[in-house]
Amino acid sequence: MDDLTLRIRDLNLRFKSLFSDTAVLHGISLHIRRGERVALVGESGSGKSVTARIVLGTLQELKTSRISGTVEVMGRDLKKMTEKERYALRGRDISMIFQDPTSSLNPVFRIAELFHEVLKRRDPGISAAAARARAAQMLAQVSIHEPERALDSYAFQLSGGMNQRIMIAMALANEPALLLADEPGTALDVTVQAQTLELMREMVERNATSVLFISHNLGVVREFADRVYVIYKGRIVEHGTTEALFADPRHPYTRALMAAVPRLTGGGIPDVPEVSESFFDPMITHEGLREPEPTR
Ligand SMILES: Nc1ncnc2c1ncn2[C@@H]1O[C@H](COP(=O)(O)OP(=O)(O)OP(=O)(O)O)[C@@H](O)[C@H]1O
Repeated sequence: MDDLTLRIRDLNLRFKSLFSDTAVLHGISLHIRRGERVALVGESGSGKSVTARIVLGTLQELKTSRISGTVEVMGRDLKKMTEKERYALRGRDISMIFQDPTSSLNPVFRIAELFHEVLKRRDPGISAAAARARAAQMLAQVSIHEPERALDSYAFQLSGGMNQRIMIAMALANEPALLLADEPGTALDVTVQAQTLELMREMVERNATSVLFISHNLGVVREFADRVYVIYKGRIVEHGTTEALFADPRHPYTRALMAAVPRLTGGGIPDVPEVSESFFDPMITHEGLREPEPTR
């Protein structure tokens, strides 16, 4: 099972404060092999982003979070790592792309300086000049034709589409094993979003990067992912290859989600109807796709 980039087993999450105790994830299990693009799809509030934040190792630092279960990144159990070790993993072996590129890029620094900080995560001694050269090379790969001009700019001086390309280039600059992509481009118009996804696909294929792709939009997922996990109220309700899932969606929630695929002409995301709690068990797994057994 060495080719597993990510394995999550029986992940549970609660947020507990003096006044409330809310269960958010209920026994999530999923895996991603090297070079696989795997989607976690579900509506707003289903628990996609918190799952990504646990993999990124940031939710562990929150005082109100209670996490149980196992998350292994390239065979390393996050729970057994120190906060410092998890920090080191982030930006070097795992990176993340967010929905809104412009607000995610720090406005106080020029793009070249942001790249320098990112590249230091893998090579702490890298000079500004070497970082700039690597950044220019990455920007050329995402089809930015005047990389030098972009490097001297601040994010707010550039378009949303341009910033999205920069964010992809930055997220992949250290050749991470795992990329977490949280609805990349949803803040942009649909044409730019489609270009962004195509670009991201080319980039991850080049280095056999594993991707956890988070989305509420099954239409986008169909274009991008090899496999899909459908999440509903913190539970995985169906799992299959993209092909199998689209050919034969079995869970009522998956069907409802398919019926609600946003139209390309805009008009927002239609509501997904509630499905009965009795549909939760058992999870539907399409043939031959059991979660891998623990090796130890
Ligand atoms: N820090 C927090 N404290 C308390 N509850 C939280 C916290 N962060 C998230 N939640 C709750 O956890 C649930 C899952 O949230 P999450 O952001 O993962 O949903 P999501 O599926 O990613 O939705 P979206 O598509 O809107 O981002 C929500 O009910 C949310 O309110």
